[in-house]
Amino acid sequence: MSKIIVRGGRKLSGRVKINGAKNAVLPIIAASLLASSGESVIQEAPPLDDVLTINEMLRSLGVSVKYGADTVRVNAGRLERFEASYELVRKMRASFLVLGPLLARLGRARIALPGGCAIGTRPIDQHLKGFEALGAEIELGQGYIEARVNGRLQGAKIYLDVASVGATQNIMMAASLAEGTTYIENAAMEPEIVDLANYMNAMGARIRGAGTGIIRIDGVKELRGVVHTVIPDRIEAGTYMIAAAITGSTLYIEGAIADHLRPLVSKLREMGVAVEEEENGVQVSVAGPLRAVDVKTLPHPGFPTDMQSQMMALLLNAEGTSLVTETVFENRFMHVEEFKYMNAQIKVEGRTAVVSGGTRLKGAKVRATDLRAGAALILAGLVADGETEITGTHHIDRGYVNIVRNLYALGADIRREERVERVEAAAEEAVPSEQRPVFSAQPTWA
Ligand SMILES: CC(=O)N[C@H]1[C@@H](OP(=O)(O)OP(=O)(O)OC[C@H]2O[C@@H](n3ccc(=O)[nH]c3=O)[C@H](O)[C@@H]2O)O[C@H](CO)[C@@H](O)[C@@H]1O
Ligand SMILES: C=C(OP(=O)(O)O)C(=O)O
Repeated sequence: MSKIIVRGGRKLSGRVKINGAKNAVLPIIAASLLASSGESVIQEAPPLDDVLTINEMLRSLGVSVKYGADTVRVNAGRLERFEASYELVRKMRASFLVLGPLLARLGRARIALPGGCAIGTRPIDQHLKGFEALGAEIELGQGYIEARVNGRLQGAKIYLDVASVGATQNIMMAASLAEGTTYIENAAMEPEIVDLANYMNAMGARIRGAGTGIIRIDGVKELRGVVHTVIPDRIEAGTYMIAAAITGSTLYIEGAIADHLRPLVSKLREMGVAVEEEENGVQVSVAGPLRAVDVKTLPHPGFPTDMQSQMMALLLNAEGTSLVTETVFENRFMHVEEFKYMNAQIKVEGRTAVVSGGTRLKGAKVRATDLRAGAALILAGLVADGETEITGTHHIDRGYVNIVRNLYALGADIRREERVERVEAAAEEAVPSEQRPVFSAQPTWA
């Protein structure tokens, strides 16, 4: 079984370079389906399992996708297939983001219903409401969603009941080739939405207001392939910022954009963590004891739900009691039970976790129940007494490139044990070996 093994107590030092953002690159690769001519070249596409999955999804639609050296090259000129299989949608919800582009390009899309996942039910009603407003007919049956339109989609005003990131992206992509103007009201405002809009505008789309609550999309007849560099991953950056804070170390997080990390930076400062913003990154250091703070997750620019579990790991090491309220996903406290195996004092009351800081964490056998929960357990392991063994590492591989190797290079006592099959899977993708995690029972670097 794959596992990550951490022994707590080491200080970290040095710098770590942040990869392109998972949550930006996935919609951007999906949007490359919109290009009826030219090659789309997407740079800073990190070698994550999710990137491999979306590439596979595009290939299954008959599109040419080449991937190597952090660059995805897509040629979607001959896109003909409109059906995406359950196998791929099941692996990753972001696969559902091909629906908008397929509908816009082919007037038809058939996609397996994305299943529920650990952090909540994650409905897709807002995506469907948007497609229907644009003139698509939607049919649900046998676990699939089929969307069709006769002729072109028609611009419309769409008010989202929740500021959904995925629905904003899916509707933006569908509307880019519609006839007329679309407004998305109560749109999500995450930096990844802005990156997608910048990419699509370079392709020839006419999108204004991305990053605000109202996005206007003037439909165009066609889009073409362009070169684009994906923004740095604010969640990966935030995770390493917390690695510095939790171990009381000084780390330079290269490529982190402080403006994308405002809520985290401000909470860290409230806790007594020094965050220096520099031109090409941030430096994080700690001078004294950490203070408890309350945190409530919200859509951007609120505190990101994708940082909630890592922040909870940090608050377990602060003096006093903190309240952590999760408002975005209804089931995103699965890490609490795992933290409890590590001697954490946490009580969940509805959507709020009451976190009592200051109790020493103890190493234990724990399980990553989702991607960020996995990252949070690694962080807790960095300061726990003794050894923490984390299974469920496939979740972590969805979103972190070389997290074990990076932390080891920064001074952590951490290693990974993994079965050999994954090496073969990685080799098939032709990702340069130095960009993949090292898989061996006895890592050469640890
Ligand atoms: C690949 C990607 O970018 N994933 C991110 C994206 O997920 P994702 O795009 O799936 O998240 P959404 O913003 O859509 O979800 C936010 C909330 O809206 C609800 N909802 C969503 C759609 C819908 O049609 N109806 C509905 O009720 C969801 O159940 C959830 O409670 O944004 C989340 C919120 O920042 C992040 O945690 C994920 O990391
Ligand atoms: C929840 C996450 O991703 P996804 O939407 O891909 O499940 C995440 O990145 O923390």
